[in-house]
Amino acid sequence: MPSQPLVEICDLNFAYDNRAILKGINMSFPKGKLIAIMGLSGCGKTTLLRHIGGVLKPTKGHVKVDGKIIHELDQEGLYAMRRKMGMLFQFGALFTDMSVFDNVAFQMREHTDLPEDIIHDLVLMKLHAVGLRGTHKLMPAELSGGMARRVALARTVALDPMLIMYDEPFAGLDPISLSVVGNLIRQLNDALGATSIVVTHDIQESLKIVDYVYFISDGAIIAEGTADEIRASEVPFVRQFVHGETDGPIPFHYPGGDYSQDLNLRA
Ligand SMILES: Nc1ncnc2c1ncn2[C@@H]1O[C@H](COP(=O)(O)OP(=O)(O)OP(=O)(O)O)[C@@H](O)[C@H]1O
Repeated sequence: MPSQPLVEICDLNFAYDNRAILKGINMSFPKGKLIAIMGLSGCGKTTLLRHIGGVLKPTKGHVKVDGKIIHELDQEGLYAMRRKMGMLFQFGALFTDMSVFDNVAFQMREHTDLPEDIIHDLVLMKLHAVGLRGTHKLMPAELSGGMARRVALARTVALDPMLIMYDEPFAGLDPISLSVVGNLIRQLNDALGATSIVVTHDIQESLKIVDYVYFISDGAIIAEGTADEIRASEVPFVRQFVHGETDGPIPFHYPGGDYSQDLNLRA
């Protein structure tokens, strides 16, 4: 990966109490790229994003964003850094008691001194970018799930972030919305000249749009590469993931006692 990294993760370790969640993660996110972090539920993906956002502090190692070690920033520095980050949380819930317009305007009003007429134009531009300018007067309850997710994308990029993080942006979407959202993630990244990280377990959609993929299992990187490299990977876990095989390193059967004995016990 040739260009200068915006985010560098160096020997990142993290534990909740004594339970190790991240175990020596090294990653590099070059400027302008779209990178996916994939793995099964509970492998530590969200925990990783929370370190980049400075919500959690590493047990060991560090995360550097734009040349600064995140956990060494003071409150003011962290606040300034977070203003340059956009985050789409899992399910990207909108404020239900605010119109689409006000949802997208929220961060602009909170974090800038921009006059209302400028905010008005910026909000419409962001909504236009996700194809939903016509919805600005609607309430979230009047949107389909796919439209709501697109409004959430517009809200995420409201302040033109240099780094955009998406936590499960495809969850719960129908196949068409999924593809629309995937393409928008790519387009928004490129139009803003941003760097984007997509945390997901939706491999097929991600492989269509990303530049690079990291695979995490049990808190460690087990494979990485371009979409083509991942598709061709011979790592058994990755193969099982990419080809949707029901059995492999991730067993179909939850560990149990001897089957015949279990049946006899019931008889
Ligand atoms: N506040 C917490 N206290 C203790 N353990 C936690 C806490 N938050 C998460 N964990 C545990 O840390 C592990 C990693 O969680 P994380 O949310 O990072 O996984 P994930 O890969 O993002 O999963 P998912 O795809 O389900 O969101 C899980 O086993 C989870 O149970």
